[in-house]
Amino acid sequence: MSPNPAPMPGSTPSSIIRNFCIIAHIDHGKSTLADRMLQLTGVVGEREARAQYLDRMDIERERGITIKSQAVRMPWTVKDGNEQEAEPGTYVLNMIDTPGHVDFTYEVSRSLEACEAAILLVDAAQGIEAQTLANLYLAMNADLHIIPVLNKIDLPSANPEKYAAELAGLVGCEPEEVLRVSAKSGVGVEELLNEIVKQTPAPVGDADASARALIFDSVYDTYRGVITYVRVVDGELTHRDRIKMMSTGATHELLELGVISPEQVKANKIGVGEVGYLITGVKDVRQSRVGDTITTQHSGATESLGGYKHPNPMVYAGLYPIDGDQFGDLREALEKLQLNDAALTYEPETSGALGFGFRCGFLGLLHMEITRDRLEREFNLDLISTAPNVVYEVIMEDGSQLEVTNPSEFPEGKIHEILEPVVRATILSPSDYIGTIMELCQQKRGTLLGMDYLSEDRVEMRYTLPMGEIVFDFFDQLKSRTKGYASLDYERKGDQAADLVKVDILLQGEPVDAFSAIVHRDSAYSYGVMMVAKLKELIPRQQFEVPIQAAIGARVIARENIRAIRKDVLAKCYGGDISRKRKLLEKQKEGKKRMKMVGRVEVPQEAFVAALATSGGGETKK
Ligand SMILES: Nc1nc2c(ncn2[C@@H]2O[C@H](COP(=O)(O)OP(=O)(O)OP(=O)(O)O)[C@@H](O)[C@H]2O)c(=O)[nH]1
Repeated sequence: MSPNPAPMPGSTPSSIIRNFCIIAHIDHGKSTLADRMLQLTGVVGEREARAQYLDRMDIERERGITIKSQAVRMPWTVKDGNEQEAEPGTYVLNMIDTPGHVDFTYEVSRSLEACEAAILLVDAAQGIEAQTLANLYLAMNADLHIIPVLNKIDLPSANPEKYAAELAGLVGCEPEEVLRVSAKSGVGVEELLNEIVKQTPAPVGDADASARALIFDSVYDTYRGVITYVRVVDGELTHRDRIKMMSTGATHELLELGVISPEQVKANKIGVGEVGYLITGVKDVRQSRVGDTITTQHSGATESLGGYKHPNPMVYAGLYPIDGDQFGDLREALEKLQLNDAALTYEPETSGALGFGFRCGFLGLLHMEITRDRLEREFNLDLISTAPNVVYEVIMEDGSQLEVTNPSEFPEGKIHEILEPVVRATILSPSDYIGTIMELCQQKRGTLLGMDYLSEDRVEMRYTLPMGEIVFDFFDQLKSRTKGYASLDYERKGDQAADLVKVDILLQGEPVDAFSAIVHRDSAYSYGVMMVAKLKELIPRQQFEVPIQAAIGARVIARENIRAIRKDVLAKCYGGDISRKRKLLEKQKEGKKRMKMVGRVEVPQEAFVAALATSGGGETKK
């Protein structure tokens, strides 16, 4: 515990405030380090230190990933040391936790804006990974001071000498300046806290100017409504102020404000450089958007802090309840999730094969998976999702333009050009796998932009790739080709024209909408052949022959036949006893309920589920 009283929110001079974040590749130990700091600063006692304090949602804890950022205020007293260290005294450290995954890049960039320094944390047994670089570039763009740190030095497999050199080369310092810690055992963490005080610039802002605060996170709480996390840049925010959201002009009363340490601590005001939370009673995070600037309604600022971006979904998929009766529940669940997720969009759609469901928009595949997981887990729903697709811009010959988020909207008429979204991908891998990675990227229509050796045996490869190819099974393939060693990061980089077609799958001449896909003309044939073969396996024989076809418009590109049978379930128990016969008939009736009719063809629901489960939409976990 610190010997000096901690400075009060609202009256903390900005000269003793240090705002920092920790950036790292997934699993390099960011949450563990954050927990250790909470403990060492006395914010969380030994006993209540439950693992990963900052990852609040259960699902985050289970998956071990950080989705929502949080900020914690920690007092830290620098004791009398030698002159190498910071000035003795008590400081206020605000640690802002950032989400680590590519889907949440925008949230990361907003959290970074709220800081003056970033701890670049690297696993001493693994070295720099793709997200280390991606986050470092974001931090450098935000003009943050970088503090390079190696973690997990307690591991027998740690190689701090090698990776300190790598890290020093990357950030431009001497290898000796790279701090070494074990977040797990706590070794080196006190020194790190002192270094944070010493190296992080104090926030600069105009205390007398109109208030301006940056929203870097907002979360929905069932009891209290939306809790908005802000960093005050100029002026101050006071309890009962009327505040204004600068992007929309909406005004709200400040019902409560304060700081987090580690739970909410109410305050009367928060001032320049401080980080805290606000409650206005709004019920939907979309009214308090990350990246927006807050000012006061009266004599408020006229210029916002800039950088506000509306979150646009990049990946779409249909979500359908397996049991049609759950449609209403699914709608309710989506409504609830949206309260806490400004980036999630949905609208109802119907599919001949899957019934009633919703077309949902996500920031990326991980965002999609997490949403689906939460729907199933927190709301007890059983869902099928269609293969994810990206957003295409279609320009018709008559000059009209249309945005396609669903294969079923793909136009029939004369198309002049189709634009597909492109990403700039960074892949880091041991150099042994260069060949196989290049082959994969080529298959996925990638263009190599450049390649650099980070050390003797590790390379960084930069590609542009169509985003539509990445949302299929790119990540899975990359992992399996490199035995899990490669890491990937990507960011949206404009659009390009592409020769894309819609492939329909037909059962007895009837298109099955859930299986239509927009693919590159070169992969249309293989997609068609794969789906047709798969459905042949999955759909039981009927009393008539069923052709399964894949077609581009009217042109059939693949075909299989399911041969006819006369299905007589009683044939097997000829002469058998009547109760057994009845049981079989009952079972058949039960089965029928789960059948969907496509034209005259009965398709068991399971066949759709199985076909969709493997027709793309690769896993995005680590
Ligand atoms: N041996 C050792 N293990 C560590 C250390 N720090 C973290 N770990 C372990 O590394 C794993 C990942 O740590 P986390 O703190 O969850 O990693 P993270 O970077 O927060 O991961 P995300 O939240 O997914 O970005 C956990 O199993 C930790 O116990 C350390 O200093 N030494």
